[in-house]
Amino acid sequence: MKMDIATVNALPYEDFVDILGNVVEKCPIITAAVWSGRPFLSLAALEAAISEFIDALPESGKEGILRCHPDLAGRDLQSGSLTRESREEQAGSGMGALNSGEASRMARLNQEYKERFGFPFVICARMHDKENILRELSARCQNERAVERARGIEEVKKICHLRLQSLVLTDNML
Ligand SMILES: NC(=O)N[C@H]1NC(=O)NC1=O
Repeated sequence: MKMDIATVNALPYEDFVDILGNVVEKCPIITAAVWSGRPFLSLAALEAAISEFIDALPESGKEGILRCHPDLAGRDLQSGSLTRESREEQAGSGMGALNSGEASRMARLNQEYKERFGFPFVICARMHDKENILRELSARCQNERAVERARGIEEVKKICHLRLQSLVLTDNML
């Protein structure tokens, strides 16, 4: 059941982090930090607080967020150790159903990307299908590091937007 923003605002930090701690993949510290900004007037205000926290990090912190993301169709998917959110997102975009050619292309390009940039390729899987993801991965391997750091963070925010929407009603209050 989705909560309204008043319910979110009333949560003690333990529950706030339990429920919303993975809106940025494996980065509950972000959720825990923005709890201080309650009460949020709307879901959009909560999302903005998360976004501002991320933007205020040094570049190393932004890269750290990217490094907390599992590869698409990578070893965590193979071993069944993805977070629930990531598993659903990857399944929805066909990452669990690649043919052998697509799987080896994905593995090779993910590796190339990581070697070039030192962080993984991140894209909002819910907004793409597998052909699209492979095309983007291949194209983005050609970018500069700073461009990719910023692109990856944009994608983190899109993923966060959709995860928040699945947990919190969008109505305003107060
Ligand atoms: N690497 C990467 O993009 N991972 C992710 N993307 C997404 O939508 N969910 C993820 O876990």
